[in-house]
Amino acid sequence: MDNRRDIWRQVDAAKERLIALADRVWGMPEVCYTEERSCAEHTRELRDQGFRVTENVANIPTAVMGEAGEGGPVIAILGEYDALPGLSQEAGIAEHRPIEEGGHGHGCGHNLLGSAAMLAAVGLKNWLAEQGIPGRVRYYGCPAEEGGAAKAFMVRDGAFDDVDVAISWHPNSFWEIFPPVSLANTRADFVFFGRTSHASASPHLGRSALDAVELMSVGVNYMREHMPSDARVHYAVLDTGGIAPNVVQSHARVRYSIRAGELNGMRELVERVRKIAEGAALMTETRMEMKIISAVSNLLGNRPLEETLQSMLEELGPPPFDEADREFAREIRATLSEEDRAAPWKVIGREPSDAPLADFTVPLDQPRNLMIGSTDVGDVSWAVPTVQAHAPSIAIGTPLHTWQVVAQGKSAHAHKAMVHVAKAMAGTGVAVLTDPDLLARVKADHKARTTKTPYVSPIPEGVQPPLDMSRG
Ligand SMILES: Nc1ccc(C(=O)N[C@@H](CCC(=O)O)C(=O)O)cc1
Repeated sequence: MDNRRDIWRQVDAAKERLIALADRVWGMPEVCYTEERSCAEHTRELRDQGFRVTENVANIPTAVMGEAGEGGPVIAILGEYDALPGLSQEAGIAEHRPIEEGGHGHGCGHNLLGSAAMLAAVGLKNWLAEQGIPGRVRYYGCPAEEGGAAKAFMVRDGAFDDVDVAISWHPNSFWEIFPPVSLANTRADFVFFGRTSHASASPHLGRSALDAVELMSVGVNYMREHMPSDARVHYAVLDTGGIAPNVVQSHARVRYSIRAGELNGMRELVERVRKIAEGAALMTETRMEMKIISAVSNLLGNRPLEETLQSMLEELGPPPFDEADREFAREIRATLSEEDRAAPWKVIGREPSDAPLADFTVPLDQPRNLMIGSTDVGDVSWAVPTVQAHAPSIAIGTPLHTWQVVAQGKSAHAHKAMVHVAKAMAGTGVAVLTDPDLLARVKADHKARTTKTPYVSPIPEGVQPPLDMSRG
């Protein structure tokens, strides 16, 4: 029995519908927790494909789960479908042309992420049915990756309690394992309350909440020198207190993102930022309220799973791009800076080439100079053994969160990357389902990493999914 060829055939057999799903979701970009239409599309597809569907996972209206198969180990394939604000862009062209000024766009490729994950799940479901062996596959449609930490809330709610292995991927420049390194991240709002007054006639009676936001920023900037070098702190002012300079601002709100290499370091940093906010309130005689919006953990690796996924990547090789794909990718690259084009090569420590699309497989133990963000897959990786791939749905060097990602989101090369990575994910699922020894090693690896530091949710008790976070 050649398991790999069988599962890859199943993925190919299902690809057209899932490519169509990716394109539909591209056309309805919805940001954190507002993904009603995208989630409805995923839910309908799960039903049409014959999955048993659970909606409203963890009381999140835009989270969905579909399961197939009976008994055996449970393989979870994680998908996403949230878009980003301000990145509206037409598809298939290499110039910046928004469809809707200020509109949303799939600037992180999650239209592909979700559909490829479901394609892998469909392939596994049909493979299980064909083989008639025990085993279950689940597709998790996870909203709000871009700051909403939906997976961390889903983990807290027990959605992954009986899962054996979780598999996912993310669009990127190269064909490789997603290096299991990311920053723990807490998003918190600091709201200041002051007192309005005539800023000229009675300034002494006013207490400015906006001043407090500014002083907090100064304090945080002084803290920067004295925090670990991998930590990150950034902010967005959500409420400046009004548009009139002659009215002392009685209210102001700033949202901070506070990141560190692991949870304890992050918690310490959150505490320090809170003290700075209190200091700013003290200085300005305003009142401060702190509200945690969401939080995610850093990623945990799993060596046996990474080796298994890597063997799939190597056997498949990079996606079968053709000259037309490369031509469009070259046009996109012409809109990028030299530095952008070189960036992914810097990460893997190699000399930049002119290749417009990935044409090799990055070795598993490639030394990397990582530039690190955060992801809510981190929490899943603490709860259950998790592995992710990077697949090249974008021209080499395309930075994420740009119009260039949106422009490539329905292209032939993106579709090829999507189908290819679905094969790698589904193949990894088959390996786990058919090799009890592998599953035992995967579990032992996870246990070894979590015994000394067991998982504690980074979300403080009582904090609920910030379903209204996109409404400002
Ligand atoms: N493969 C990727 C995974 C996540 C991201 C990303 O941009 N994540 C957001 C989400 C942050 C979060 O979940 O806390 C970030 O880092 O700001 C980018 C590439």
